[in-house]
Amino acid sequence: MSSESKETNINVVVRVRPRNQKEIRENSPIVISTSGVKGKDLHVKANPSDPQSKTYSFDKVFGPDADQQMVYDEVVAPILEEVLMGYNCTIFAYGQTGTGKTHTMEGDLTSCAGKDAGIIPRTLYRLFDKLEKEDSEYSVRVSFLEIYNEELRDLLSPDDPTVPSVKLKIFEDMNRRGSNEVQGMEKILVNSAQDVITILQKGSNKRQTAATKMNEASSRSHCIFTITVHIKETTSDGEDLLKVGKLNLVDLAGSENVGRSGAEKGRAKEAGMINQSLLTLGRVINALVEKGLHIPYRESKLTRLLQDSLGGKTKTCIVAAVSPAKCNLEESLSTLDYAHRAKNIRNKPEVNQRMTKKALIREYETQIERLKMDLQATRDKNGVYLAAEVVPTELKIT
Ligand SMILES: Nc1ncnc2c1ncn2[C@@H]1O[C@H](COP(=O)(O)OP(=O)(O)OP(=O)(O)O)[C@@H](O)[C@H]1O
Repeated sequence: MSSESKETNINVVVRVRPRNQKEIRENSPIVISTSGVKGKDLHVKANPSDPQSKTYSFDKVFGPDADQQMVYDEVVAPILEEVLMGYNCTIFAYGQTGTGKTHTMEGDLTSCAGKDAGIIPRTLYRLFDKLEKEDSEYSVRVSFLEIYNEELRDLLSPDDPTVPSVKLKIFEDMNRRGSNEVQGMEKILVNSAQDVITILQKGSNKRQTAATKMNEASSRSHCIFTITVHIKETTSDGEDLLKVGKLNLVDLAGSENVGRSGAEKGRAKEAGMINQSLLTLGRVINALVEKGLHIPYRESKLTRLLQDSLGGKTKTCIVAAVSPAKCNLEESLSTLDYAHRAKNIRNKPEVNQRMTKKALIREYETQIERLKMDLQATRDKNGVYLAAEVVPTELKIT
């Protein structure tokens, strides 16, 4: 049962944060202003004294006084409704380091709806609230993935050194052409928003710890938090069907590593830290906007994983974060240009086909087969590994 699919432009919103302490201390003047707390226009001046300003228009623009609740209500609440109708949706946070991507996506993770709670905790809170009010069976699964140096890392995998770590691989989702999945990644079944918050905090700490160990800022990695919802529906002839909706919340690496031309620049280049995923994301956006014949999705992990969000069947929104201060003007202009170009990408959102229970079981069986093959491969590589509880007593060495 596939709904009509209509082409729509992807949604692009901009959030301007307040000046931070450093910018205030350095007396860096405000050169980016908005028309009120929320609007559609953003005004940029090269110098605060200039009588002329350049105006950029977006689907929505939030000024420094916009709070987390407003961003959620205006941007995310309608997207959550789409997820519950059975769409796949993606929200990207894009921008220079320190402009508020993580603040917008995660914010304060200690409570679901506190003043500083960001998109992820608020979405979970609202999601469970809605599901509990609906009188239908449902399940919610979450995954949390990091891409660093083109390596995938599962931020929710158990930290048990006795369990061999599974190499994550990307494979094509057989149920949805042009959509890719990660093999071997934890998809944790969760029962409440608080459940997820606890899991998220662990994942977020894992990211921090690794970043400190490697002496790298988390600003060089991309994080994808995915919520998958299954809701049971019963047709008039009594058949049970499952409606599936998915929401990807993506906190991208700091955009300062890649220049307006899409080339690697500055520190990143000197350190040989090619952020392949960020570079490719820019190229994919350019190719889509220019309606190129070849879209280079396969050239990075990020674009492979989110292929369907860029020119595909997913509903996509980009939140571009910028600083209002003159000292960051060059980077802010680069972000605004990027976001402006991305406005021209057209997706063809399509509701996921309802699944019969039989089809879901078949999918799980395929997954089990794949996992068995993985386990076999690990055994072949590392020697025979048997968990204590499956070793028959007569084989136990005493
Ligand atoms: N709209 C805002 N209002 C108040 N404080 C903000 C806002 N946006 C960001 N901040 C604060 O600015 C600081 C930097 O923000 P944040 O860590 O979210 O940046 P980032 O873009 O994720 O950076 P990175 O790329 O390094 O991860 C944080 O202390 C955050 O709380």
